[in-house]
Amino acid sequence: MTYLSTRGAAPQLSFDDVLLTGLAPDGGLYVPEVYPTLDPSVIEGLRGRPYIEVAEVVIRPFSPEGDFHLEDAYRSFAHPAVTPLVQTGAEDFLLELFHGPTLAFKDVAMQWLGPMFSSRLAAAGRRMTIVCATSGDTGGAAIEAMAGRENISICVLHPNEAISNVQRRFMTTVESENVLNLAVEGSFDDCQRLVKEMFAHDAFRQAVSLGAVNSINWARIVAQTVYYVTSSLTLGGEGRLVSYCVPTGNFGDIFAGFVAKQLGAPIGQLIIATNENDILDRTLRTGRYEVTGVVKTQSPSMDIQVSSNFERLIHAASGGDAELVTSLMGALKQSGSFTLPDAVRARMAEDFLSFRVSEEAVSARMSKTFSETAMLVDPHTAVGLEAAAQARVEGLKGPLVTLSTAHPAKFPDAVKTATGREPSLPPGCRDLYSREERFEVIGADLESLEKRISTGFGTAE
Ligand SMILES: Cc1ncc(COP(=O)(O)O)c(C=O)c1O
Ligand SMILES: N[C@@H](CCOP(=O)(O)O)C(=O)O
Repeated sequence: MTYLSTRGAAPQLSFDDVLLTGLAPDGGLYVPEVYPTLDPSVIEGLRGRPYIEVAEVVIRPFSPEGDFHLEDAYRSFAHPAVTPLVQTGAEDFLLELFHGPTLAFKDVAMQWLGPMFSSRLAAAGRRMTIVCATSGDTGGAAIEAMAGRENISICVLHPNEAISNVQRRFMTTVESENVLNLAVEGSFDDCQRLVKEMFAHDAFRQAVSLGAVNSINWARIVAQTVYYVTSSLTLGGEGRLVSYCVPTGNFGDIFAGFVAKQLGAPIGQLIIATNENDILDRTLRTGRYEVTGVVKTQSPSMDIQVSSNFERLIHAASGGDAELVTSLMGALKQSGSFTLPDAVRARMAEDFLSFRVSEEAVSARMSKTFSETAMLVDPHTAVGLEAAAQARVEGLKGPLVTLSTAHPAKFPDAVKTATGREPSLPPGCRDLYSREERFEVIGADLESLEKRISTGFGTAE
C-alpha cells in the first residue's frame, strides 16, 4: 500500500512514513493510491467481535507491516466496548465516542497514535516535534497521548479565549517537560494555517523534525474508520445500510466514514451536520466553497471555515485529479473561495447529505433530548441530533447513527443553560479545576511561533 499527495507533487510513501511525515511537502494531504476493500466474508466475520480485534483487521490493509499496539491504546477507555451504541428511537442511535481520557472522540485515534509514534520513531532512531492546532478537543487528546514520551515534544496552538474552560484545562494542566501550550490571538483557522505554513517552511520543518497529529495525518483517519465498521455491523448488513449523522468541522471524522464505506462496511448516507459555520453545507448545496469569517458558537470545536479534509474528498470524488485539487486549493489561498465542477459535486451527492443547525436549534435540541430521554448531550452532539431530525423530515429511512463526539461535561455552561442541569465530570478528572494551568499567549504570526518553539519546551508560566 502506497500513499500519494492530493496535490500530486510529493514522493509516494509507505504508511509508517506517512505517519511520521504528516502533511505532504507539496502542501497536499496523503491518501492511499487505491482505497482498500475487504472481502465481504471478512467484513461479515467482524460482526460482534471485540473492538481491538476489529481494529486489527480494519487497519491492516492500510498498513501491512508492524505491530499496532492496540491493547496499549484502548486500555485507557472507561467503557469495555470502547465506542458503545445507545438506542434513542426505533431506528435511531447515538454512538458514544467520549469514553476516552479527555472525553471526546479525538481520544479514539490519539490513544493509538501515542504508542504508534513512539514505536516507529524508536525504530527509525528519530525524535520529533509535533505541532498541533486545536479548536478545543484535539489538543487535550494529543497532550494526554504524547506527554512524557521520550522521543516526542508537543506544542499545541489553541485560539485564545475561544474554547471551553474544561477543554483548555485538559491541555494546560498537564505538567510535563515535553509539552508547550500556546494560546494564539486568532481563530482555529489561524492556528491551522500556522501549522501548514510551518510544514511549508523546509528549513524549520527539518530543523525540528516536524510532525502532525491533526487529521491532516492520514493515520488519524484510519483509526477513526474502525468505529464506523463496528457500529455498522451491529445495526446493518446485506440489504440494510446504516446512515451516519456526523457533527462536522475539519471533515476528518465524516471522511473516516467515507473510507469505511469504501472498505465495504454496510453504510448508507453520510450526513454532514454543521453549526452556523456552515461552509460545508453551503458547498454541498451550491458547489461554491467560500470562506466568510468564523462566528463563535456554543459548539466551539466546529467553529472552522477552512475544513482540511474536504481536500481528500475532492481528490476522491474527482477520480484522483491532483491538478484540479491543486488549482482549487490555489484559488482558496488567493481569493478565499472556489467552485466545484458539477461532476465532482454530483459524485459527492451520492454519499453525502448536509444540514446547517442554528444556535437556537442546538439549545432546543439539548433541551428536547433531556426532557424526552433524560440524557444530557453536549452541543456538538446536539448539532448532529438536530441534523438527523431534519434528515428524517426529508425522508431518510433505515438505521441512523448520530456520532456523540464529546461528553456533556466538557461544555457545562451551554448544557446548563439549555437544560437547567449541570453535567458532572466523570471520576478521574474531577480535580481538573484545582490543577494549576500553564500556557502562553502569542500572536498569530509564523516568525514568533517558530522562535518560541525553538526556545524550548517544558512548563511555561
Ligand atoms: C466535539 C467535536 N465534535 C465534532 C468535531 C468535528 O469533527 P471533524 O473536525 O473531524 O469534522 C470536533 C472537532 O474536530 C469536535 O471536537
Ligand atoms: N475540532 C478539532 C479541530 C482540529 O481537528 P482535527 O481533527 O484536524 O485534529 C479540535 O477539537 O481541535
